[in-house]
Amino acid sequence: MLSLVGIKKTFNPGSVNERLALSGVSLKLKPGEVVTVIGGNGAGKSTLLNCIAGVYPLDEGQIWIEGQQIQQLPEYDRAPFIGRVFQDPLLGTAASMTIEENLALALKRGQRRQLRWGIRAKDRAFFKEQLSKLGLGLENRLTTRVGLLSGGQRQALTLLMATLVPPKILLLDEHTAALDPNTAQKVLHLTEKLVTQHQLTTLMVTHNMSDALRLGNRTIMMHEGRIILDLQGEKRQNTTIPDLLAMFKKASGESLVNDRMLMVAGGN
Ligand SMILES: Nc1ncnc2c1ncn2[C@@H]1O[C@H](COP(=O)(O)OP(=O)(O)OP(=O)(O)O)[C@@H](O)[C@H]1O
Repeated sequence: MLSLVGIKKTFNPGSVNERLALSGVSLKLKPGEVVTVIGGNGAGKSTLLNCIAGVYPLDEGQIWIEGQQIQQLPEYDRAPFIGRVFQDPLLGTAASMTIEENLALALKRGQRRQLRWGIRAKDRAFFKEQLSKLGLGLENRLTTRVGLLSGGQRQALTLLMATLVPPKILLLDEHTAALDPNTAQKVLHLTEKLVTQHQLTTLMVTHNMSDALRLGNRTIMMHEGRIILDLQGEKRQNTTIPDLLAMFKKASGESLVNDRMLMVAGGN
């Protein structure tokens, strides 16, 4: 399904701001595989997702999706088969547009923009049905501007938009990190529901170690632009958070440091 071969990325090469972000990442995901991604600050997690989505060109390596090599495609040409949800609830939706207008845009993902587009009654009925599954009452607010929604409601809507036309790959980049714990759990629950319903091949970056082990069927750990641990199957099932921290230390020679992870340890 998704295959990454020797991906390398350095920002600002040759300058004082040179940053090695990915130093040869290879990874193969089977169809429907849900992989959680953890690692310390600056490990390269977001860059990995950004490179798959086409935000940054690669220095070296290949990206394959369903047998098609895509690393040469610009971001907009990858959009038809990649769904994304970011940490910031403001990024995935257009605040000045209504809920139904946002969903109509999501429904046209990957199609060439037309000068005129309207929302058909059939589409509206489909949006209502999909929104009602979120359990947030948004199905009765189709003409509400998205800017009036809470962060959690916006993130739920973004998830729905990212999966409305099921993508070949779903990329989630700490998509619950900016939400309060209660709302974060609701959005995570919704994520599981949508991923299972559409059997989506998913890469999910999280700072929450317990979510990383609980969700999906595989966990990879990154450090200094490399994958240093790849846990799946029975071994993953028997792994606890202290085990994970010990594995990280053994593989990297360092303790795992991530600002947001410390927040979780502090009881948030
Ligand atoms: N657009 C950019 N320009 C320059 N350097 C960048 C850029 N994006 C990321 N970097 C650098 O690349 C490295 C990897 O960053 P990245 O954001 O991928 O890490 P991360 O694992 O997502 O970290 P965090 O958990 O702190 O968000 C870091 O050294 C970072 O400073």
